[in-house]
Amino acid sequence: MRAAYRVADVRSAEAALLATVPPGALMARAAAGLARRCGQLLSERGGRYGSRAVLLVGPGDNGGDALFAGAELARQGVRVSAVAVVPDRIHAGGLAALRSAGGRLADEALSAPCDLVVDGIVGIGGVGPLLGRALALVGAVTAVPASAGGPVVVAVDLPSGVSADTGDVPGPAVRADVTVTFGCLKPALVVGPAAELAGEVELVDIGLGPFVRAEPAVRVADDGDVRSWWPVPGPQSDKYLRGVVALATGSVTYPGAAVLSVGGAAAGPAGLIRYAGAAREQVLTRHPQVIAATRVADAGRAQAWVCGSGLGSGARAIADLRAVLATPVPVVLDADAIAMLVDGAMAELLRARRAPLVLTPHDGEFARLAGAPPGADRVGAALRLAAWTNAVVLLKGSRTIVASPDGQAWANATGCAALATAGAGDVLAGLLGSLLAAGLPPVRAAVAAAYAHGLAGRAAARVGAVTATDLVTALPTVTGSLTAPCR
Ligand SMILES: NC(=O)C1=CN([C@@H]2O[C@H](COP(=O)(O)OP(=O)(O)OC[C@H]3O[C@@H](n4cnc5c(N)ncnc54)[C@H](O)[C@@H]3O)[C@@H](O)[C@H]2O)[C@@H](O)CC1
Repeated sequence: MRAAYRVADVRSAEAALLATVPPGALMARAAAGLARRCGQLLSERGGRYGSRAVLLVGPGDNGGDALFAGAELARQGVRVSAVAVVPDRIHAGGLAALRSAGGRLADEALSAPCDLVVDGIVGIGGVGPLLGRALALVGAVTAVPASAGGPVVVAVDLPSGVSADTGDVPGPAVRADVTVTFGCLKPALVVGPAAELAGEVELVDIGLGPFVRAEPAVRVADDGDVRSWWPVPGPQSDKYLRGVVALATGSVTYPGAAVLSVGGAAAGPAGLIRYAGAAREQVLTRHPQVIAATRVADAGRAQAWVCGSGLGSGARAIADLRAVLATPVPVVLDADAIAMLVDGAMAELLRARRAPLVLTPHDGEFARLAGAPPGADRVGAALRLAAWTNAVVLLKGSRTIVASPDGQAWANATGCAALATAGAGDVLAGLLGSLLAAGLPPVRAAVAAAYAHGLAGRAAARVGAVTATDLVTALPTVTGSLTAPCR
């Protein structure tokens, strides 16, 4: 598990650490890590000696990091020039170090071709959209991407122009190929549109770890976490002990949603799948192992329910949703089931529920339920909805967020653009239901489902254009690999 911390918590930890080390030691550690990575990138692009680097140097310590790293690169034979965002406010020690190593202060950014741009405009001290010369410099950096022969762009701590705590990008911002961050991750490196601008993130250890006392703002699961959580059948398992998942999904209008959600469930760990709905025939044709009924009341017992994908909102859908909510087992509400919560008619049933509830909205469904779109702070918005509904909220997006009523937030790192395809959410809901039925607690089930679903998207995208059916095809290999013993 990786953890990202809010700026205020990073600052407190840094203050505590600073009291234990000589002045300048932290910046020296940060700059050494930054110079190491920049040097590697230059070596990969043809060598350090004689290559050209431009430092964009803001008025704070972020600029100081860039200058000290630039000094180290200059000592290795790189021709380094620095451009100050505010010429009369530049880190004096950093500038002296750069000059004594042979680097120079320049007036113009990128007046000649260069191999490396180091973005030290702002780091965790950035507030709001970039202003003044900082804004003009960002335009110059983003003109030619590294993939098109432009310089490789390395952001110091964070890409300039992003909101560190929320991952929002309120205006023009640097698009980095690599971000070298110090001490710990910040939310902007793992959530929201900012995470897409960070490129590859390298975390440099500056000794901060033991001084971070706060709870993480956002957690990110890795392969090891998901493997360790994924339910694995034992020698005593039978189909019931492995868990029974039931789905009330699809309709006469949208039978495909039923087929896809059952496909998602079939890739999960549950031992038996029940289906209740109007797409019974279609489900049985594609998934003959399913025990199918037409109504929830006739479906039989389950350890978890999935309700809503393609269900519609007529009288039959309302009755089925009521029946699902009345069960004493964990429930996933997706798509139309979320829409049916909006008018408050289900409020009584929701209040009476004791078993876990997981909501899986996309932004539109979130807006209808919460009264406003998630906005700039997606983690905060998901946490508020989770607290208000007393449900785990899985807010879909390129970095899907899972938020719990007790204030825990996770961001999924495996997502990809290929998942933005019709029916992908139905597959996810089915898989999530299967994990719940197998006994995984709801936060872990939601995090693990998003993780596997993202990997399936990536696997399918390697073959070609991705449909939700391709996700169903790709999932068993992914979930199989997650149940294999760790190497
Ligand atoms: N505090 C520490 O112990 C360490 C800090 N380090 C570095 O220090 C950085 C934080 O330094 P600072 O607190 O000095 O802050 P920054 O250097 O991130 O930025 C602060 C400066 O940027 C300007 N600024 C803020 N928002 C702006 C905007 N929207 N447009 C234009 N200018 C803007 C402000 O006027 C201020 O002078 C970290 O991100 C990291 O790079 C590292 O050296 C490691 C140790």
